[in-house]
Amino acid sequence: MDLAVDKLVHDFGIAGSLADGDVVERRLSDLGGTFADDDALRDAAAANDRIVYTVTSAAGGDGEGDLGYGLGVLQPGRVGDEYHLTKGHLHAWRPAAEVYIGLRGSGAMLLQDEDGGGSRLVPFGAGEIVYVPGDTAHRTVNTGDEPLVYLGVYPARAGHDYGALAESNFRHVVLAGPDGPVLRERRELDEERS
Ligand SMILES: O=P(O)(O)OC[C@H]1O[C@H](O)[C@H](O)[C@@H](O)[C@@H]1O
Repeated sequence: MDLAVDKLVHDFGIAGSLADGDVVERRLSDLGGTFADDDALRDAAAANDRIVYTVTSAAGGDGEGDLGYGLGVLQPGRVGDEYHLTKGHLHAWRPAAEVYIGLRGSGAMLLQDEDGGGSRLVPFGAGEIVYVPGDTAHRTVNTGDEPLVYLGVYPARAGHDYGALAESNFRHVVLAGPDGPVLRERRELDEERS
C-alpha cells in the first residue's frame, strides 16, 4: 500500500477498497488561478509549497450503473484571507450528482449553478451530508483548524471538467472575516485590488 494512503487509513480510520485507490495530491503550486489573491498564493508557495489537499479515489467499475468514490483530506489554512479550498469542478457528464459525507473537521461546500450562476454556501463538516445536484459546480472549503475529511460518491462516469471554470473561477470567494467565514463577490474583490 502507498505510504500516503497508509497514513490516511491509519489517521482517519478508513479501511477497505480505498486502501488501493489512486492518490492525487494538490500543493499550493498546483492551485494557480484558484485563490483570489495571486500574489498571496505566489508568496505562500515560495515560502513553503505545502499540501493543500489529497484525494484518494476508487471506482466500483466503469459500467452504466457503477459508482466511484473518493476520500478527500483538505488541510486547514489560508492564502491571504481566503480559506484552503479544492479546485472545484463541474462533472464532465453534467447530469451526474454527488453525495458528500463529512467525516472530520468543519467547513462548507460552495455550489454554483451552471445555468444562471446562482451560488450557495452550505455548511459541511463531520456528520453532515451535502447533496450536489447535476449541472452544479462544487468546491470544498476548510473553515476550521483541523483537516476536513470527507467521502464523495458519484456515478463512475461523472468525470471532472475543470476547464469550464478555469477562466472565470467561482463567482464567490469564502474569506475569513472577524466573526467567521464571509462570502464575497470575486468581481468586487478584484475591483478593490486594482
Ligand atoms: O477535483 P477537485 O475539484 O479538486 O475536488 C477534489 C475532490 O473532491 C471530492 O473528493 C470528489 O469526490 C473528487 O471527485 C474530487 O476530485
